[in-house]
Amino acid sequence: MSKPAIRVAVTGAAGQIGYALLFRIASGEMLGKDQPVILQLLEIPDEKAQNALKGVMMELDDCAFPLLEGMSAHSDPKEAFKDAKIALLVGSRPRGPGMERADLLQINAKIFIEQGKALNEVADRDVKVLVVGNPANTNAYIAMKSAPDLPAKNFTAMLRLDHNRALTQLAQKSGKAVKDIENFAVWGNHSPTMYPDYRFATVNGASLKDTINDEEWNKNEFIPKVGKRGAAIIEARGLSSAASAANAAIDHIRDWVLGSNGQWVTMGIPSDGSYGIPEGIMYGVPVICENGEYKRVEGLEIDDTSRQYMEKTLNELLEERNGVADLLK
Ligand SMILES: NC(=O)C1=CN([C@@H]2O[C@H](COP(=O)(O)OP(=O)(O)OC[C@H]3O[C@@H](n4cnc5c(N)ncnc54)[C@H](O)[C@@H]3O)[C@@H](O)[C@H]2O)C=CC1
Ligand SMILES: O=C([O-])CC(=O)C(=O)O
Repeated sequence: MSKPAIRVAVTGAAGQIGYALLFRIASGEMLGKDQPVILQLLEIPDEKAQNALKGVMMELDDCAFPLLEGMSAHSDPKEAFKDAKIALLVGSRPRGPGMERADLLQINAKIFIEQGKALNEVADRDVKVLVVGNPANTNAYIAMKSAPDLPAKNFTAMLRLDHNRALTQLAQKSGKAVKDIENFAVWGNHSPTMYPDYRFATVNGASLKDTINDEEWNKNEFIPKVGKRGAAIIEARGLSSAASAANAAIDHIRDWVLGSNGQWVTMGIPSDGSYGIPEGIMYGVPVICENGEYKRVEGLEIDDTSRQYMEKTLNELLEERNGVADLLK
């Protein structure tokens, strides 16, 4: 007998990440090849966006995905999020010319307050929420704060793209395979201040740090390169990362739902106060996923240099939180 379908809500569904994401969800790459899905797609109430969304849905129809049991288009988050068990919040306002980060925060805060409230009202009580739209950590924090009846742990921000970007850099530098690298994570904000940390990583059981043995490279090449990778893609492509972002979203939810097989992965999750990160701040940390839950990797030693990196990215998150505090009162 086939499993009951899971309702998956996706916002910004007609955007470029949406276009790289929906087909993979419908083909079973996110929730499993035996798991039927119903897609509930949200776009802004604008004729062009709604028409584009219709076109994407026509293409989804044309794939005849056996696992796609239904789909619907919406402009009201309360309809799109109804009974959703998974919510991928991708849609947000990108930064325009001359726009300051603070302006972007304010505009997106309004979107994520409304969407948090809608999730609070109509989503499944166990909904797993992943915020992709930037600034992802603070948007996730805002949505979480706007949904007081849902468990805070259900809200997460995407740092998996940073994690995956870093893994490839590490594999290339060490001459090893991506699949053999374990116990790596990225700390903090999805922004250039993030701290990719391979002090604990192993490759085929040996220390990756010892294998690479190049602290100058770590400090002057690796950390800045991972932090600025999004900008480098924009520079090269003229558009921001879409396929790799969609891939990271699939990885994030798949591991959360189906487990990470004992492996560390990075998720932005509300802090419980460990590692000196104030409670509630949405901060990238290493987690292991099992039985549909993520568990923070505890007890890692933080040396002075790492502490400095972790404080820097934390301070940025605190500033972002302060920038939207008035709107959350
Ligand atoms: N966390 C991460 O690692 C990454 C995050 N991003 C972010 O993801 C977001 C989406 O990127 P793209 O798909 O490339 O952008 P896009 O501009 O191609 O698509 C965004 C879509 O969201 C829609 N949208 C805007 N406000 C909405 C709302 N309130 N409700 C529903 N839909 C809404 C727009 O109409 C548009 O179709 C951006 O904020 C981008 O910065 C991108 C790459 C990586
Ligand atoms: O940098 C951007 O605007 C898009 C993004 O978040 C990334 O590629 O990491």
